Amino acid sequence: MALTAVIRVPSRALLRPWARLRDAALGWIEPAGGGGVEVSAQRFASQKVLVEPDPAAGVAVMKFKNPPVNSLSLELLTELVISLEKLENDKTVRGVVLTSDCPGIFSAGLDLTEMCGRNPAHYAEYWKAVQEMWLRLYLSNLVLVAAINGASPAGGCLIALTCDYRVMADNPKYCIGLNETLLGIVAPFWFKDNLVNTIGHRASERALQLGLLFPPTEALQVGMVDKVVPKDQVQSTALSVLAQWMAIPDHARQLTKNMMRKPTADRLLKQRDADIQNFVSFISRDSIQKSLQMYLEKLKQKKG
Ligand SMILES: CCCCCCCCCCCCC/C=C/C(=O)SCCNC(=O)CCNC(=O)[C@H](O)C(C)(C)COP(=O)(O)OP(=O)(O)OC[C@H]1O[C@@H](n2cnc3c(N)ncnc32)[C@H](O)[C@@H]1OP(=O)(O)O
Repeated sequence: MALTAVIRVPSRALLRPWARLRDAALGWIEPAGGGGVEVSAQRFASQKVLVEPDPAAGVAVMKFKNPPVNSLSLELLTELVISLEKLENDKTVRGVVLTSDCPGIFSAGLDLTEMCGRNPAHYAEYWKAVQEMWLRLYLSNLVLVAAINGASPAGGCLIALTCDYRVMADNPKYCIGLNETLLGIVAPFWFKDNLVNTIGHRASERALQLGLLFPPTEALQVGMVDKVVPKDQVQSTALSVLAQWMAIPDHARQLTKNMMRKPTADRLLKQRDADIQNFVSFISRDSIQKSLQMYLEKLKQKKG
């Protein structure tokens, strides 16, 4: 539904796109004449995340739409968090399927252009948004099922790992994993914790050190995904799984999910600022910037 009302947001919120979108979504709206800056709410309508609700079934399908590869730009991350928050607050929705609108790609992971050649303030803002996305997804009260309909490296894999269940398309070209070491970078401890909680310590150690990207059948074997099905059945299978999980009373399932996940999330929550500082100083190193630039160049040359 298109929003057309004129709203007022505090002018300080216009300093950064992340703050601007978040403030609008959280309703930080001053009354008319409150000294804010007039903007149209239409600007906050989601462009990069499509949400298709099915109130009768109590579910929604959330599709990432950031062509060509669904890289997790600041804008996409912001919209994802806002869309999730809306769904969390919608009493008619109890479960969500996360999938992609880009053919053959679930998500290419964090947007390398957000981590290359920018200034420390930008890196800090970007990393805060990445943290926020992970915390919101990982601790969501909703049942989340990933319908992995394409390649899912690094940050793409992380999104899938936050879900309660993962269904992947049976195409050997689609790979999933935390491949950070291949880029000369290191998966942060909370990426690692999420992986360890999913596939265990030994398998994670091997996968992380080698930056392994698993094709679907291997991902199933190692426990990174729960089901592999033909591509045209990924979304319908995810919806069936969602219905099974939703047969459990919400309060019991939610308390159980929280009991399982809170200690892992708390590790980051206790040191969010330090984690941002670590990221900024790590990513700002000349050697890391060089590695990322070379990796991006390689991706571009692949075509030519
Ligand atoms: C002392 C220790 C301290 C530790 C402290 C730790 C701090 C933390 C450290 C940092 C942690 C960072 C964690 C990072 C997580 C990530 O997610 S990094 C991103 C990783 N992603 C990838 O490696 C995937 C790269 N992409 C691909 O492999 C392929 O693109 C694809 C997804 C398989 C799709 O292939 P194809 O369909 O053939 O498309 P392409 O032609 O390759 O790409 C199309 C255009 O898209 C651009 N692109 C691709 N991926 C990205 C990306 N991730 N970000 C930005 N842009 C991307 C690609 O360059 C092409 O661009 P054009 O040529 O301009 O069209």
